[in-house]
Amino acid sequence: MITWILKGVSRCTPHKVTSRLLSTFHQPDLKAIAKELENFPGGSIDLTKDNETGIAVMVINNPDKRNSLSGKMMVEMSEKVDQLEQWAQGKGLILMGKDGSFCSGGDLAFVKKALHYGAEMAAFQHHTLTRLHNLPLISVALLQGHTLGGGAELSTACDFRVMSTSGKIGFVQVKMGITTGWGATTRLVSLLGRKKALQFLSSAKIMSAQEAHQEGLVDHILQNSLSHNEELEACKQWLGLNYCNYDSNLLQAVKALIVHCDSSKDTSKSLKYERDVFAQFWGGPAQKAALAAKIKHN
Ligand SMILES: CC[C@H](C(=O)O)C(=O)SCCNC(=O)CCNC(=O)[C@H](O)C(C)(C)COP(=O)(O)OP(=O)(O)OC[C@H]1O[C@@H](n2cnc3c(N)ncnc32)[C@H](O)[C@@H]1OP(=O)(O)O
Repeated sequence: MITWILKGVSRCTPHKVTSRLLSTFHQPDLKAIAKELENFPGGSIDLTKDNETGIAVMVINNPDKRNSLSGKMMVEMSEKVDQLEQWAQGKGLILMGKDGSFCSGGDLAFVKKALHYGAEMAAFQHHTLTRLHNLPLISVALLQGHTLGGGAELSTACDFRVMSTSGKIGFVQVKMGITTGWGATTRLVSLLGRKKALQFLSSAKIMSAQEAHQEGLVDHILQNSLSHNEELEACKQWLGLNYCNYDSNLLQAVKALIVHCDSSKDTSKSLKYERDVFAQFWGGPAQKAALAAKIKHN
């Protein structure tokens, strides 16, 4: 399938690809994009912060649609990241989905109505997820149930991934006729290297928790037969014990260390290129055919 994508690109003359690529290199007007995205309703992003433990929980809340992201939810996620950037007592963040599923990517009802809006949506998501990734706290994605497409991309914006034994994760974008739109190619190469990134992205393989852990994508598998809430508590314990177990008077020093670890690698150029490649495929014939096929990534 990845060959198809490459052929698709090579079919356009270099000039056409370059000029179209450059056309989306402009600085996006994020406020205007947010206004447009808010026209696509559904679901919510809910944030609770515990000043005692310094651990916040951000919930992707659209369970009837396997926590897929609507335009409105993309804006709410950005607003919650704003709040976390200002949270002085923050030590850690758990990103999870409602009712035992993480996230099944973009809300397909939104996707079908936003085929003209790929470059702008990608620019908005890159901005949010880069800020989430660079928060001065340790973030963990709690992967329960399905983590697919954009959902898998969200998980790579966190420092670590903790998965329930029955969870499944897959970067299924190429099966949908597109490349990654929320920055995962850049982050996977940085996280696991080019070979693993290419393997996950070109195969669109749906990995079990064991496989994802073996590949180094998942950092910890929760014990079996826990309820959804018990898995959240176990994840809080894992995060607290391993990364938030220090006195608050050390908080500023730890935050400075985290920020330095994040800034040591400038990924802005790669993200710009990723956004513009994505814009070449978004709304194209392959994506339209995949959407019409109503593919289930079980
Ligand atoms: C830039 C990111 C990129 C993009 O936005 O294009 C992507 O994220 S590409 C990937 C897009 N996501 C998908 O293609 C997922 C499609 N859904 C599935 O594969 C399955 O629903 C699955 C595996 C997530 C869950 O399967 P299961 O059998 O457990 O449940 P159902 O299929 O019955 O789903 C329950 C209910 O949820 C609706 N649903 C699931 N995923 C989405 C979604 N992404 N957008 C909108 N709605 C979704 C599904 O339609 C069912 O609703 P119902 O009203 O009962 O039909």
